[in-house]
Amino acid sequence: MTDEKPADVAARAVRRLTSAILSARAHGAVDPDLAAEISELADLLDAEAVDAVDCISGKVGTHDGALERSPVSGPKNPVAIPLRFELDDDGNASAPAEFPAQYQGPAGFVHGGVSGLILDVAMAVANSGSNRPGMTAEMTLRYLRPVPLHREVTVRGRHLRADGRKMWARGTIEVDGEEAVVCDGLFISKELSL
Ligand SMILES: CCCCCCCC(=O)SCCNC(=O)CCNC(=O)[C@H](O)C(C)(C)COP(=O)(O)OP(=O)(O)OC[C@H]1O[C@@H](n2cnc3c(N)ncnc32)[C@H](O)[C@@H]1OP(=O)(O)O
Repeated sequence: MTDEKPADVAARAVRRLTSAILSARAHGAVDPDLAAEISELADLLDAEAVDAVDCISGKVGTHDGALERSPVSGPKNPVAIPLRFELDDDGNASAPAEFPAQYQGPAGFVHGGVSGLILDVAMAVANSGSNRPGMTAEMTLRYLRPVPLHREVTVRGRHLRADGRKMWARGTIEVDGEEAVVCDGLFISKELSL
């Protein structure tokens, strides 16, 4: 018996399904009966869905619940890996990560845009851990080595400094202890409305 919510169990299953579809494609084809069953399940859930705008959780423009629903760290979000960030005493964020096939760019390696997404969140987590949440205004990415799929790597985020509403942070993805992707980010604190 687990305390996991049905929606979280479903999100985890959808992640596995995504990987399995890619794997089936790579090694032959998806069984037509299975494909029909998957479509029927999607129809069933879709029939229960509310308006997209009702899916927004938390106060619009704030960071309420951001980690839970994030496309990187959110257990509630089927497209998330999901990464589990830990914060050290200085507010630095880190998480082990192993990327499945759905994040592939060049064959066998993580897509560069995905690395950017991951590092945006790693830096945001570190900013929040330093009580300085903000919106991403600018990111500069340096790709030093490709990040392999299916292998454990380390994602880090570090809040560097703040000046008024501006915050600077750095995010890295490390492969075998060496920096593979380095991102410098500028964040601005601001509440927004739709
Ligand atoms: C915990 C998990 C959290 C998950 C969140 C992950 C992070 C995200 O995904 S955020 C989403 C992506 N980002 C966005 O959508 C942001 C869109 N942009 C905006 O909303 C606005 O442009 C925003 C908020 C960045 C700045 O707007 P605004 O408050 O009007 O800024 P403004 O008053 O003009 O400028 C403030 C200062 O920042 C500087 N600045 C603003 N934008 C930039 C920029 N892109 N680059 C460099 N400097 C900038 C200005 O020059 C100004 O500097 P100074 O005070 O020295 O003159």
